[in-house]
Amino acid sequence: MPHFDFSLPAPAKLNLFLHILGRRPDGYHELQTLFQLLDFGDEIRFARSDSSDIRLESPLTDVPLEQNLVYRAARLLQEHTGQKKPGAQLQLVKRLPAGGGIGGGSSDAATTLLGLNKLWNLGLHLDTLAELGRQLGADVPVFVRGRTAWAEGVGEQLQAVEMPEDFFLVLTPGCHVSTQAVFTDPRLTRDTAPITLARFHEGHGHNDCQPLVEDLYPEVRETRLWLSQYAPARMTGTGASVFARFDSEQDASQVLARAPDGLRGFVARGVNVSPAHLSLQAQ
Ligand SMILES: C[C@@](CO)(OP(=O)(O)O)[C@H](O)COP(=O)(O)OP(=O)(O)OC[C@H]1O[C@@H](n2ccc(N)nc2=O)[C@H](O)[C@@H]1O
Ligand SMILES: Nc1ncnc2c1ncn2[C@@H]1O[C@H](COP(=O)(O)OP(=O)(O)O)[C@@H](O)[C@H]1O
Repeated sequence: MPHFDFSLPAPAKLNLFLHILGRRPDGYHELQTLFQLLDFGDEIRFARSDSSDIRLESPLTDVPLEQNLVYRAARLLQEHTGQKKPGAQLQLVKRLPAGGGIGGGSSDAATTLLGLNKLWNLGLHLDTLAELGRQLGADVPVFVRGRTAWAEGVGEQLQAVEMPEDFFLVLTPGCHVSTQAVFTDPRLTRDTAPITLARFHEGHGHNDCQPLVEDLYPEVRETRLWLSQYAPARMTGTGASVFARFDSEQDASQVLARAPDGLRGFVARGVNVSPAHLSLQAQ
């Protein structure tokens, strides 16, 4: 058991709404979304290494090392630093379902960039880390910047937004939704008109991916309809998770306790500042 120098959270996110405005020539989609950060997620432990290797202990046995976003983020940062190539020993503690639309892999990548920036004393600016993160995935920059945010472009144009720090119940049915498959499906709605933040606060907004994903995976619809008995429920990202907002942790936990067998779920508080950033500031 290696000794770790420090550990950092890799929080989940919800897309409180997700509108697809159009498709760019490179195949990526212009979108509008509100990324709500949560105070629950994975954790990454960091230790210095004498060799230049990146060693990763991960419970994701079906994700090869070279494809793990923690490893890819570490290698990208190592390449960015140029000549001197320090290594690291990393351990991923996984709590978020992979491919659940709650950004687990993307958040792991962002926390790796933030943590190695500290471990290696690189002093890189968040702008640089966010740009590196963008190369790993459209969702990575919001976790690097660490603020609940309104997002446009492919998700990289971010504007921090203060939201009430309510509780959310997140339920994940046992199906794996491929983000790429959703975005390449001809049935996806891609022409939603842009809205303003003010309109969102008035209650407007939906998830354009939800009808398609619910047709492809009936268990997503069943899960959302079950949760809708208790509070307005919506799918996050490209699925498969669905969520609802509650006034108290107790209300959310009581609904979770009644969830049908086979559903994974957790209750978390929506937060305006990422637990990863709070932890970095406190260290
Ligand atoms: C749409 C969102 C909303 O949060 O879905 P979730 O992944 O969270 O479910 C994300 O922005 C996804 O971000 P991320 O999962 O990092 O996407 P990437 O790895 O960059 O891209 C996966 C695939 O999704 C498509 N893609 C992704 C983002 C985007 N704005 N347009 C796209 O068309 C691309 O076809 C790409 O091949
Ligand atoms: N550290 C990681 N955690 C989760 N998934 C990872 C990781 N590294 C690579 N992946 C791959 O990325 C895919 C998407 O993961 P994730 O970001 O959790 O989903 P989503 O974008 O739907 O929230 C997974 O199916 C998995 O194959």
